[in-house]
Amino acid sequence: MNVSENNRLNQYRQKSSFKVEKLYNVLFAEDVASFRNTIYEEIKKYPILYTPSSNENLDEQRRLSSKRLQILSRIRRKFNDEISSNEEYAKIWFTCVCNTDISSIIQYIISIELVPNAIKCLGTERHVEYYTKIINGEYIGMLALTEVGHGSNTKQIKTTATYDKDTQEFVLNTPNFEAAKCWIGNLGKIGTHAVIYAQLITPDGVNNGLHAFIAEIRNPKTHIPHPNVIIADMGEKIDLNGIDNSILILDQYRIPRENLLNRLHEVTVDGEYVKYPEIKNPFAFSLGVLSNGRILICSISSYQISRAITIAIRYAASKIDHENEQISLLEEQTHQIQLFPYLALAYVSKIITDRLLVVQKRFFTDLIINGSSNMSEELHAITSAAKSVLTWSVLDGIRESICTCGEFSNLISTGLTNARNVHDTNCTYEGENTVLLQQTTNWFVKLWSMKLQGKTVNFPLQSINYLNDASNIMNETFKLTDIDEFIKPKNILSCYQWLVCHLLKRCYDKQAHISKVCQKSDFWVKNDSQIFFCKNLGFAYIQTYMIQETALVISNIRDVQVQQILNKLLSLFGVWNLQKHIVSFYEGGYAASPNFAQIIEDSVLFLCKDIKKDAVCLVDVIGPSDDFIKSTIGRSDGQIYTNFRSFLMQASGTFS
Ligand SMILES: Cc1cc2nc3c(=O)[nH]c(=O)nc-3n(C[C@H](O)[C@H](O)[C@H](O)COP(=O)(O)OP(=O)(O)OC[C@H]3O[C@@H](n4cnc5c(N)ncnc54)[C@H](O)[C@@H]3O)c2cc1C
Repeated sequence: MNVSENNRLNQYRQKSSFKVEKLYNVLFAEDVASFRNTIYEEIKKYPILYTPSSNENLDEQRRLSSKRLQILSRIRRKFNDEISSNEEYAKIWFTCVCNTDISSIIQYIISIELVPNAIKCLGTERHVEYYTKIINGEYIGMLALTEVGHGSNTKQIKTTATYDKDTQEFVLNTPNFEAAKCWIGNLGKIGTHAVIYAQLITPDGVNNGLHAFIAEIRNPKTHIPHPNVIIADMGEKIDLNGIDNSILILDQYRIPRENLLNRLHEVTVDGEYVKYPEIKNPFAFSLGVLSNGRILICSISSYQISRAITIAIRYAASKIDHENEQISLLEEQTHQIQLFPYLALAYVSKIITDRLLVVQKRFFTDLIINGSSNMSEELHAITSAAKSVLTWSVLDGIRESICTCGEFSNLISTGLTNARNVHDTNCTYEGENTVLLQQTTNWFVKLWSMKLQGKTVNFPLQSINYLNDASNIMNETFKLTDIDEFIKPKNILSCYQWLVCHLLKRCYDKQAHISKVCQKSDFWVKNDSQIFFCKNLGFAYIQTYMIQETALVISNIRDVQVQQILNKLLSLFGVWNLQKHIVSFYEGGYAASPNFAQIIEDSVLFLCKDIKKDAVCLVDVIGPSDDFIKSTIGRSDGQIYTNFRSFLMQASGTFS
């Protein structure tokens, strides 16, 4: 049977307004292009890293995932000097890793990024051996914070670490099932060393609060759990089954005193608890552990939306409209509105997460070398909001991509439905989204109070410094009538800055009202001002930051065509999200006539239509290459039916 298809993707490619290689080099670190290519070639040597699993049982999925983790560790080790010494190399390394199997990426992040990071941030020279052996892949790391009954509410954690001065050991104990460590990645089958968070109790009976310890829970040679350590596998999940998430029960399990990660405090041999006064901001060190994970989740999410949107746009461009054989589904306005705002999200999120990866590395270096960093508060606000808003938006984008692919999206081989399943948990781990967003908005409300006292708001990453000009910003009203003018990023940014100032004042006033007039406690003040107030503010703040930072990156690009297309995507990202805040603009008096709503709608439609001719080339740049796309309908040749047919022909069981 001969199935021949027109290559509609090439027809679109010929109309593109920019050169694919130029945009690719802007986005994927031209400066380190040879390193990028080396890593890609290295990954390609191991098809097991990126070949999708099919129908394996749970045990086999776990085995494959741990094998992939070993290979990733080996490659990481091979390029350790470059990755450790240079932010750009580190960034491009992680970009390449994102193309491999998602379970092993998460296992990699836990063992080789988060755990060594926690040891470096919270530990001292006495923990260097653990750090080195985990980075080298000799030990496999785990992070054990969550308990069965205590997830976001970490203050309630009940695992105890009681110091026994007779033996100079900490006795780790799980007092009841609610206190069992839970969801711990790498624990079920492979993990050897866990950073365990527990309440530290000194011999005087005082509970000194939550502290981190490094504990060997399995023999690294035999992989048999040590006595008094009970591990219970949590079983099959909706996806990510390569990760062996498990429960950990510690039954009076003893570890040496030296295993307390003691950068910020110490327990002496005699059992005295000592805080180090020279550490001015211990919070910054805890943040150092958390922010890295959040940014890596943003980075994975950015990759997930790039992949989903690539599949959906190639499918839409390749498939003919049912009413007119001459045109593709991509010509449909409904398709454009479902897909192009998420294409814009893919680009903006790539630019912003790459930037945050670099900022995070600088923050970390500041912290380790200088013992403090002036970025900590602001970076916490940015990463908490970015992780929440980005992962939620990506979830929406994957869902829209699924919808536009019709019946095909039901098949695992198209790689979309499973993209949604694997992405779902990004909204939960490394900080549950709702709770994280609250942390950002709590900080803001304090800033407004600073402003009212006439203090200057001055933060190094400049994410909110425009608050100093809030009085003028809030007096602005909408006056533009011309779309070309309106969609310029600087004008969109003005709308957002007005929005943040307005929502912040509104939140502050609302909370003051609940507190003073309704006489409610702090809990209810916070609780009763979330919906329509704090939550909207969190979204507006991070969207503003994303636009501001992306505009800055674009302004430094020399190629005019690349600059133009990126500006269009940024404008679409901006106006599309503005639409969701429209009520606030009228409610706050920024807009008075229907013109504002109208110009937003017109701009969205105008930009979608304009971006259409470039959409295929845009996904050629941002999407994974054919080696890594893992989709029968998402390949760059646009031969959706031919590829589907050959998949069927090769799949085991097709004709059984
Ligand atoms: C696949 C997977 C892997 C994981 N890996 C690890 C790991 O390796 N190590 C580890 O320690 N943990 C891990 N976790 C646990 C993860 O970090 C927690 O699930 C997360 O912190 C949320 O905790 P929870 O599930 O108890 O939910 P909860 O915190 O109980 O939240 C449940 C719901 O209540 C809401 N809620 C809670 N508190 C508030 C509040 N104050 N205000 C408003 N709403 C609130 C939340 O928004 C959410 O909707 C993993 C989880 C998953 C799913």
